[in-house]
Amino acid sequence: MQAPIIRSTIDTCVIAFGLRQVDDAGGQKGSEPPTPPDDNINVVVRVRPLNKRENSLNDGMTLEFPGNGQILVTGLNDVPGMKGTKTKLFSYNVVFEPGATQEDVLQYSGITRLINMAVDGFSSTAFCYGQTGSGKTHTLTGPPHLFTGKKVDIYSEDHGLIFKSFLYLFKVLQEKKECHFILKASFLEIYNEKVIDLLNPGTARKPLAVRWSKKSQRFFVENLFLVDCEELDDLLAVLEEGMKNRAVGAHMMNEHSSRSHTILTVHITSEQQMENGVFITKQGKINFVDLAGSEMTKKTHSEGKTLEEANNINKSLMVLGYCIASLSDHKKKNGHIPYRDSKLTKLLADSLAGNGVTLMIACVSPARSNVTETLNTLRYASRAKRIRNKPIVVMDPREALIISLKREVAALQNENDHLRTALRLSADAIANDPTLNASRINLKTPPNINFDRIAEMEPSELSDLVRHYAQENDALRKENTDLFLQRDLLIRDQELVCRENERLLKKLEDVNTVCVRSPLIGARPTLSAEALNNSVDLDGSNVWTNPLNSSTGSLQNLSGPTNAKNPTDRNGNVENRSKLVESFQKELERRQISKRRNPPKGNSKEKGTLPPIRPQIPTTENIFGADKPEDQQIVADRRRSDASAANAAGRRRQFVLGSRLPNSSPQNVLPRPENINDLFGAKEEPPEYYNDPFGSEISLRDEDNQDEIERKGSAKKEERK
Ligand SMILES: Nc1ncnc2c1ncn2[C@@H]1O[C@H](COP(=O)(O)OP(=O)(O)OP(=O)(O)O)[C@@H](O)[C@H]1O
Repeated sequence: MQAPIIRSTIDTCVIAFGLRQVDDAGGQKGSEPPTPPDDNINVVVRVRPLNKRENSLNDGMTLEFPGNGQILVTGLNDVPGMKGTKTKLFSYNVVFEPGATQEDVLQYSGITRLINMAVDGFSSTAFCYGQTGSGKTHTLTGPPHLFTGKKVDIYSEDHGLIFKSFLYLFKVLQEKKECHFILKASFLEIYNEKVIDLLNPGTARKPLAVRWSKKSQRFFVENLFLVDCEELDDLLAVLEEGMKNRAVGAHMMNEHSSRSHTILTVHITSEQQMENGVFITKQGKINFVDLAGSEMTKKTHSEGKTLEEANNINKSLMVLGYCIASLSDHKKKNGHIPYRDSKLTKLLADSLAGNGVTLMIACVSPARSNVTETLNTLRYASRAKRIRNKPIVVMDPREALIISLKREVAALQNENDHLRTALRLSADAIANDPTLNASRINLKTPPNINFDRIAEMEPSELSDLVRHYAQENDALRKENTDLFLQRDLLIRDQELVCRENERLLKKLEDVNTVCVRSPLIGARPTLSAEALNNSVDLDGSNVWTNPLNSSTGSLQNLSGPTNAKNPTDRNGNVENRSKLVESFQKELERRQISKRRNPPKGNSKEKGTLPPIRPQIPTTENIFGADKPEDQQIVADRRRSDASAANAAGRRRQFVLGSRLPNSSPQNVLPRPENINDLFGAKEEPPEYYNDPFGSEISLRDEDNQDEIERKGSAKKEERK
């Protein structure tokens, strides 16, 4: 059942990379295509095949491989704390199944990316983690027999990741012809919490001190041998020498068990000449870490020296576990991480949560008898996957400063040139401009730097150099500010000119309008005049129409055809308005009378309510509210008095309430009643009086109509009687 799933995984690999043929026979080689690089720790899992002992004991497989970087742990019933859980699924970047070769691991684990990054100046780390006998050393360096003989067989397919990475590294270096590389390597082991130099162990295996470097902000091993490696052979010699010197022991689970953690580091210094002649030096490195395996001392039957080793191994791995757990927890990440609790975590601190890129290869046994340890390793790996690093290129701080200053100078120069072009200032103009020259007075080009000499330069010489660049920077910044100021001034001037332009245009328009109106000058339409014409409401659509009477509601209907272009009327409807107001006043008059006759009943609030504008369809008599003879008398009197009042006022005011009431029903067409003056159509002069809603007459202007008032007064008195 399993084989087809695994084969399909291999197919995916082959299609994606086209690197190898499908292995129909074995089938168990599968791996997933590498995921695109990100800042997380890249975690892959390698499952070794069942070994001879496990096969002889008929120890079955506890792992299944559903594909897509997933791994399924079965048979969990025997695991403490997992009762009731049958299976557990984990997913990683890549899962190497038991059939995967050493070459597969090189190709698909992402180690090649780490090497490329190390060449580019990053700090990278690949470490193997897992229980004892799970295949960590095999993955990193290959089977033990490779280094036990007199001569290492360099053509062996079994070589591990370190050997294959060296080959790949030299290939990359050869391709980068524009750079000059210096390689140095160190190899150490941490045995029983002591750091031993595997390239110079000495007969006494004297331990080295681990110290904190303020400069590089990381731990380092004091007096560690750094071997120059000009050739690939030199690197291979380092690996061989270290493998021979490392502490190895035998126990029940592994005949060649590593009793220490080992760290092989290749330091890569690259020098590259840039276009502007500046040399850039980057310092990258790659660490290969082979951790000793965690072991249950009961299972390994450890005692004496092996037991002490096992305890130390387990202790340092436990601290590593704490660090990984804290780093993967977002809440704890910024808190205390116990790096200092073991030599191993001190030296791995930078790889786990620093500025490097890290690859974790979790090695597991597929045997059912190891299910607890396998589960623990997979859990660790899952946690490590959540850790995020911030990779940075390591450079000499002095060079970095000079380079950044140079870059800033170049950027400022560019910006200034651009500004000058934008301002259209010629070189002559700049030379003649005292303000610009003043800002350039301090501009002195710093002397050329010989980067080869930087290491030998005196501190005073270096500080002079930095000062020069800083000065140039300051001067350029000042010039930059001046240019910006000038640009702002020009923009402001331009704005003023624009505004003046607009003002003049408007003036021209006004003149044009006047010209159009003048009878002496032929009419010439202007844009604004057209706009004005368009705004004239010829069809009365701007006039509010009472919807109750919409059939007769247009102003046009009320007043008949009007000449909208009448020069005395801006809106072309004075006549309309006078008629409108007249009808409005008639309506008010009618209500006044009817109200007097039938005063509103009910509470005061009701009294204050205006009667509806739309009247009842009136008869000739009740238009005036005078259907009784006595009322008709009153109306007749009122008519007379109104007429004489209008005459007495000399028709100075057009609208006097009560004059000329029509015999037909009023047109309920009203202008939009925005204010009282608009309502009466006389903005300049208010009407003389109007009837307030409560029936009292209020005089507004009557100094020249005293008689009229008196007459009204007496008429009122009569009315009351
Ligand atoms: N993928 C593999 N293919 C074939 N053999 C393997 C594989 N992985 C491990 N082995 C074999 O299993 C044995 C134990 O492997 P190895 O020594 O690498 O384990 P280890 O995890 O390094 O153990 P320790 O922590 O005790 O050092 C070795 O003989 C090794 O050759």
